[in-house]
Amino acid sequence: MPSAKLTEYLRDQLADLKAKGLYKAERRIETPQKSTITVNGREVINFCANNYLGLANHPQVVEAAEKGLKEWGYGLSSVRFICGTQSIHRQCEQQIAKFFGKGDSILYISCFDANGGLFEPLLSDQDAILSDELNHASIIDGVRLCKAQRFRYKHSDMADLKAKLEEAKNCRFKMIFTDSVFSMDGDLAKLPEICDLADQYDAIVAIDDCHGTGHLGANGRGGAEELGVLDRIDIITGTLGKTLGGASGGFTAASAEIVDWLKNRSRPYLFSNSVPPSLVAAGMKAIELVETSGELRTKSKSNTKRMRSGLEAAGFTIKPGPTPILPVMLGDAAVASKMADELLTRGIYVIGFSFPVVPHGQARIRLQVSAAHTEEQIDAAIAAFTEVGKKLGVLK
Ligand SMILES: CC(C)(COP(=O)(O)OP(=O)(O)OC[C@H]1O[C@@H](n2cnc3c(N)ncnc32)[C@H](O)[C@@H]1OP(=O)(O)O)[C@@H](O)C(=O)NCCC(=O)NCCS
Ligand SMILES: Cc1ncc(COP(=O)(O)O)c(C=O)c1O
Ligand SMILES: CC(=O)[C@H](N)C(=O)O
Repeated sequence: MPSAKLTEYLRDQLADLKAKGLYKAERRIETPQKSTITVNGREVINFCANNYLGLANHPQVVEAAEKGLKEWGYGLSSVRFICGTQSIHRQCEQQIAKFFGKGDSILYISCFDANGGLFEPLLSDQDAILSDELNHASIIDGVRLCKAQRFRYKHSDMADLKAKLEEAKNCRFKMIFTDSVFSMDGDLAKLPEICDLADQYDAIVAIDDCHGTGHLGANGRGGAEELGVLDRIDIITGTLGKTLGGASGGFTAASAEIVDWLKNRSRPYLFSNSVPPSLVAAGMKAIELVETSGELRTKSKSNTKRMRSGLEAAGFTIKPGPTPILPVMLGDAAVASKMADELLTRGIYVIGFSFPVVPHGQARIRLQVSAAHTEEQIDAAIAAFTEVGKKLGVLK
């Protein structure tokens, strides 16, 4: 069989991943997603979902999905431009546009697709993309599909961005693209400084707000609102798969002309099925909920503060940042994975992250604090981390 050689090769590669502690084994959850879940028949506290406000499986979101399913059906069997656009798709796009104060928005099956389909339609080899080195994989892949000149600037290093803008100054269009919240580090992009540089060099500013939308900003409008620059951002990509209900669906919000062009040229939109109406209906309800979720945002902040100060007092190194993403730095992939396993036996569900999700040698456990966690659950996590940290020699 011709495939035998490939199978043999992959067997070796997989064994190598396992030997290096880089193999990603999937645990199975036996309940719906929430702050406590059942794994291996045991209830554990969940600290690794992007469920920042606890809206995944919120009764009103589930009800909206059921209603959407009944009213609009299960699926369209079509891409949007053939016969896959229902009124509900346009209503949702207009709601997202209004939420961010942009001209229009376009829905995708995922934000991975929104990012994958953003660059190539808008930019050509006469243009430049300036991309933070720690941008998400979907941004990197989108950039790789585009013929524009690439300038990768050092993470949040404004002097380097300025130098790269100087190099790119003769390009027709220059687009600075950054995660608003860096998902593995929990820090915010320096958006006010980025916008100032963009003004100076006549560049477009585009952000991926997947880890900001819903829980950051006074009204949940994300990382840009948190930093007071929402009106200075030209393009926002985001997801319905994290704070906004937790299922799936992605979007790009921008001027009406950019959105119209993407609807005509963005390949993951043109050549992929429309988002199922139940997800659209649930996403719309989730946006409605976040607009009035000030208390949940306050709870998210106080829970995050409690977790960070407890772990730091115990001696853990946590990357600085104001978001509910707390990266507990461990360095070695095998230690991160062993620590996550030990924590699971103590009722704390977390995952060790290693390459290629984070750079080599920077393995970590990323804790994601939710407004749905209780103070007792946070204290239980701090106690378990301290016990396991001592056992594994991470803490003295
Ligand atoms: C960057 C990554 C692909 C590593 O690959 P690598 O082979 O070590 O890196 P390279 O420097 O060779 O870059 C690979 C390609 O990605 C491009 N690239 C890498 N980083 C980039 C960035 N920040 N922005 C734009 N393009 C980037 C390079 O230009 C190169 O493109 P090419 O194949 O067309 O030449 C990998 O680390 C990755 O996927 N990182 C993102 C992980 C992530 O998203 N983590 C968060 C998950 S929540
Ligand atoms: C920063 C960032 N961008 C994009 C994505 C992809 O979003 P989606 O799950 O909607 O494809 C993710 C993770 O899911 C992410 O963390
Ligand atoms: C691994 C991912 O890309 C994911 N979006 C996450 O941040 O959880």
